[in-house]
Amino acid sequence: MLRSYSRLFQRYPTIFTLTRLPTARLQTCHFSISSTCPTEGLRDFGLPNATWGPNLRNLYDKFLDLTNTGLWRRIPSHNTTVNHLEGIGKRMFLRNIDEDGVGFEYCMFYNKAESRMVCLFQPGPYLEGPPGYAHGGSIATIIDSTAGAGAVYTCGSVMTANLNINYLKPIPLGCTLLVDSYVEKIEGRKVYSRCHIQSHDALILHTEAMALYIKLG
Ligand SMILES: CCCCCCCCCCCCCCCC(=O)SCCNC(=O)CCNC(=O)[C@H](O)C(C)(C)COP(=O)(O)OP(=O)(O)OC[C@H]1O[C@@H](n2cnc3c(N)ncnc32)[C@H](O)[C@@H]1OP(=O)(O)O
Repeated sequence: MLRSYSRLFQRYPTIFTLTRLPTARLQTCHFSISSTCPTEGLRDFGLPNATWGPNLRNLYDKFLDLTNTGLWRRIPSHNTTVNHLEGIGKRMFLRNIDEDGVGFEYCMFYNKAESRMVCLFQPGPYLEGPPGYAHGGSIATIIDSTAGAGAVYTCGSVMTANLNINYLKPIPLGCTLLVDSYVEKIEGRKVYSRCHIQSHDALILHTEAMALYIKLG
């Protein structure tokens, strides 16, 4: 075990560096929107695939229609960022399983006027926590990623400082969910976002959350 950590350390020394990174070092494409990010040629995972159920497909079509109003835009989703294109095999956490449909199956849409990011999410079988239901950590991940992306699209580079979640009703694997977030207020560098997860038909409120992001730079 020790030997494998040592090999990992040689390969990825920064993972094991516990000292605090200077803020400037964090201002990378990971958490910012930049037209200089070379995403050409990368697969867009936010597009429908054969594992999408009818409810996810219907919600997707509904939001895609909304993009025609000019108020909403679809957010492309890749499994890597510009910083990850250096050939050492890093992956975006939510896109780290090659098989479609078994992990985080999702796409996002952003409404600038409302500082609102929604994520259409179908949790796959590899996200299991309690038998048949999504693990709470996977729910936290999709919340942070949705509200975090909303904060980034609204304010630029941010990092998550605090995330509070109320898990109200368990989330069955394979269902379709609407993860809905918006930036509630901005105070200096502090960006407060709210997020909730509801069933695709809005009948069940599964989760409520509040997140604090800190603007970098
Ligand atoms: C084509 C390319 C695509 C691009 C793609 C775009 C999409 C991209 C989507 C990304 C979506 C990412 C979603 C995942 C996002 C993570 O997973 S981030 C990873 C998890 N978070 C971390 O690791 C953060 C660790 N913490 C830190 O690095 C530092 O504590 C922070 C958060 C940067 C803040 O440090 P700092 O800059 O030194 O700020 P500091 O002066 O301490 O605090 C600033 C203010 O915030 C307050 N504050 C700080 N922390 C806290 C706290 N925990 N609670 C309350 N108040 C706090 C302070 O009191 C202070 O308040 P004021 O005095 O101004 O009133």
